[in-house]
Amino acid sequence: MKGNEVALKDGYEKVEQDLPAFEDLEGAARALMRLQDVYMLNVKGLARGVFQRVTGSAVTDLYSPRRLFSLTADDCFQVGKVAYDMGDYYHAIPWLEEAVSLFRGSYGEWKTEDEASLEDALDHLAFAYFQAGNVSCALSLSREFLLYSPDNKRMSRNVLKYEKLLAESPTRVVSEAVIQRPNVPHLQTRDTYEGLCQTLGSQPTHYQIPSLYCSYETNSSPYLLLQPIRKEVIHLEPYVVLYHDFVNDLEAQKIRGLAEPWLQRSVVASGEKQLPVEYRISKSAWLKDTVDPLLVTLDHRIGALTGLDVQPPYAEYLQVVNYGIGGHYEPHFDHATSPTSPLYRMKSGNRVATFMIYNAALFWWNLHRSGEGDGDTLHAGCPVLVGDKWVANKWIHEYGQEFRRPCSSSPED
Ligand SMILES: O=C(O)CCC(=O)C(=O)O
Ligand SMILES: [Fe+2]
Repeated sequence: MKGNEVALKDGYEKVEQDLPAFEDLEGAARALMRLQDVYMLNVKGLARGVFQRVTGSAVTDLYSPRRLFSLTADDCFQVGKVAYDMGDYYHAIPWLEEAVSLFRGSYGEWKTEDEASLEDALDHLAFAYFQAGNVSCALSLSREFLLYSPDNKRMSRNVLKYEKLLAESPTRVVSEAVIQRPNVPHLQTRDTYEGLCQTLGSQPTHYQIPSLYCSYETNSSPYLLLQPIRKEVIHLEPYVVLYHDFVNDLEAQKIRGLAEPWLQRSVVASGEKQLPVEYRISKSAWLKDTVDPLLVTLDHRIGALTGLDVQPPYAEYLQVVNYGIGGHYEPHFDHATSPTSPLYRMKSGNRVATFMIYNAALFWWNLHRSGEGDGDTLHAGCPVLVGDKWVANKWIHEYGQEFRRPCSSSPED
């Protein structure tokens, strides 16, 4: 190799691990398809950098960022190809359609960063349509492909095959097979979850229910006497309360700054292991109390408000979580639902309560007083559409709270 090639190779190897790899492209593609599904967005809008909701034939603008970043034909092709390679033609088709349409519009212009071409997009889209049962679309796209590459034998054979199929069964001409979105196990939960994500301010209006009240909470703690926290009871069974302005902007900024250098891909408990999974996409870091006095202050505040023991091992370190665009946490429980869960490694029992900070803080009991998990605590973090999102979790365990939250044998308590 010549000197400059060696230098180029060395330089590349130095930065290689910081460059996006296929996993990152795939993750970005999946994130876009997730936003498309959960918020019912159209691909044309997403490709232009705007969010438009499609309901039936109506298109409504949800949000337009101040600066538009559009995707190129090649970008759309790469997204479509990720779906295509998974056999997911439901998502592959609209993204490849967009790629074809953008490639057609710029035919003849050659961008050095493009990996794919109009022919590649037509080829994949034709096959995706064929797989989805739409032979007439597959045929016309294949014919279009042959205009550009008339010598392609495979495509000529496909055209003959599609023509034959259509001649045998002309009904296929109009057969617009409805392709189902790839199935996920709990469809009922999925529909409820997505419905909630789509509804801004979806909390019920409950000011007429006397048991759901607001107060200045001191919890008889000297710590809170001079500065009570505004508490709002949100729900009774399960018991959920909101503490307004639990942290101020400076504190929130500080927590983010402390966590930032330690952020890693989030994992979930799966059997006895901790694994990264598609249903939880975020980065997180654990912050010990010794990291900064602010963490000690937060523990005092949580302890004073909830009356619970939040010293290790009765509570976990603070988990700071950061979601980027498309990041999410699908419906889940915070408590262990299996006795082999790694959550029990702390030997302090299950996660009895969650204290989740996002400037305000939300508190709820995960377990009934019997120790049984409360199935009504199923909750989620909707995919992030714009900007990024931070939350911090303090999980409080069963042991150590025996006199603070007395147990009961009634399954309802
Ligand atoms: O991000 C959210 O809103 C929810 C986070 C959550 O449920 C969790 O981290 O366990
Ligand atoms: Fe959670």
